[in-house]
Amino acid sequence: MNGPKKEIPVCEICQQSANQTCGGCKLVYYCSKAHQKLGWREGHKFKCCAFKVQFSDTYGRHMVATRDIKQGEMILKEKPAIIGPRMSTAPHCLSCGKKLQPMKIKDVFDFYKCKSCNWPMCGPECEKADIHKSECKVMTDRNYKCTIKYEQADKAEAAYCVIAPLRVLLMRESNPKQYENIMALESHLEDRINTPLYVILKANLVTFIIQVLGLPFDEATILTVASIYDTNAFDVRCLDGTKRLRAIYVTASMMNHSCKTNTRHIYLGDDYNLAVIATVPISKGEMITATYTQTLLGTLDRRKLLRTIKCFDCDCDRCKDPTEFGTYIGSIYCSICNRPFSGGPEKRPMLISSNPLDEAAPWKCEKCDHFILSRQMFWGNNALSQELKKLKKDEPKEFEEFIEKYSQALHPNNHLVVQAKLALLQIYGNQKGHALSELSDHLLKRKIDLCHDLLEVADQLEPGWSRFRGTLLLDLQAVMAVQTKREYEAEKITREGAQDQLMESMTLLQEAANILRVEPEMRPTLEAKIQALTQLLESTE
Ligand SMILES: C[S@@+](CC[C@H](N)C(=O)[O-])C[C@H]1O[C@@H](n2cnc3c(N)ncnc32)[C@H](O)[C@@H]1O
Repeated sequence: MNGPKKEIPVCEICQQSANQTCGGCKLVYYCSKAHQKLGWREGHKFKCCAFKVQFSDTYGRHMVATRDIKQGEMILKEKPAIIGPRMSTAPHCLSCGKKLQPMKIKDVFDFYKCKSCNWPMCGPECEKADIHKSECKVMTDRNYKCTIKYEQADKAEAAYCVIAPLRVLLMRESNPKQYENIMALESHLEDRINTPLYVILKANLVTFIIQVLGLPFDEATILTVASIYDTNAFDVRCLDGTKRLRAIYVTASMMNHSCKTNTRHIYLGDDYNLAVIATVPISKGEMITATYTQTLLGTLDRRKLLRTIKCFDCDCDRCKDPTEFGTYIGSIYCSICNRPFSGGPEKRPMLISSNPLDEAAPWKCEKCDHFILSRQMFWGNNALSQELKKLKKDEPKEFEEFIEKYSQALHPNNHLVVQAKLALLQIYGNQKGHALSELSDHLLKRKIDLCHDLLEVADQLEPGWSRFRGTLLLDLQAVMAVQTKREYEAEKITREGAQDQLMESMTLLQEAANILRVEPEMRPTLEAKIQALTQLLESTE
């Protein structure tokens, strides 16, 4: 199987291979009981388990820090209680989760199929994996054969909606304790039951479990499981984009949402262990949060998404602030005040929501009496999002033109402009034909400006050691180093000047490495980048 490998744990005390974890935090390993006791006495008792779960009427159960937590500290590491494909997805292997490619079988393209239940899989090894055994058996016992076949690339198959709930239901027999843990999570079934999706699930999933498979579950239990999955599942992806799954982590499910979160999470190894890492220092008593939505959306879109997918109305500090911490990421310029306006973009009055916690509230100018209805904001956002989606991902000109075209309406931090800038960063310096060495001096500068613009947004909305900041710093140091090299070779700067600039790149790279090295897959890239920059520095000595 490709992809990240299992971590090899070592004992905290002797650094030899270890297979016992601390029973409290499950974060540190020991080779023996004796070393576990020693570790406890030597100070682990002060570091163990940084959180507890509390309850409040407003937030339900939520995680709170029991001591001060340092930036970058791993707060929790947890195995998935259940992992499965997304509800509707292009075919992915039911065992390893990898996206499947068709192959030519007797002159037709189709996927490899499990010989017993006919679900698309990677091959014989995945077909026999433990994770697929029980579901395969119940389907085979009832002579059920999956009917998915290759028709066109990336065709989403709704049939996948049965797999994750079936896996949970089968745990009632195979792992009753874990089944109870999952069933104790919040479901919000009452909010979802009449939605179009659940009407379909009632017809498909419930029929499949009760009638096709003949399993002894009632409709309410089956739909509750589906709803628990929707409320609590994490979207699991691997870095190279070949795997995409949804998993429930029982303890991590206790993290409530914030639109300016204080953690990030990563997935470790083939087992998809979840690690939650503090992106900023967290004080004792503070809520430990995750973000359930994209931070780079405006309040109108974020709150709508949270209501739809997680059934609650967010009232965090960011949602309450009509300027979203001064970023104006959801705002547009006032069309009355800005006709024509002589000041720079930062001085132009903006339209901001008159009550961000009410999606129907009008959007008013910060300066004049002009206002527009919130549905006009929704329509505008929607129309421009559609336009942005249609742009070719390898055509920087299209994104540059989009930014230019709407520069009179959209603030440079507006989320649509931010999306366009992110797309440009993916192209400049990364895509074929746009490698850093191939970029003109002008485009190198453009890339540097884009990094700075987005770092400013990151500082406000994903502060601290977020992945967003880490990858932006990685991009920025690389482009700055190439620019310095060019300037030095063209004798535009002195040796000392070049060294100062390269040291600045090194500082950025070291911060990026501090943020990203927790991800095992990033380590070789980071080491290679540090080595390359060190060599460049030495070559200017
Ligand atoms: C993954 S669960 C988190 C644990 C949950 N609070 C519980 O008691 O089981 C997600 C649910 O928690 C609640 N929740 C999470 N973040 C919230 C927030 N910032 N404000 C209000 N409710 C929130 C919502 O009901 C949401 O659907």
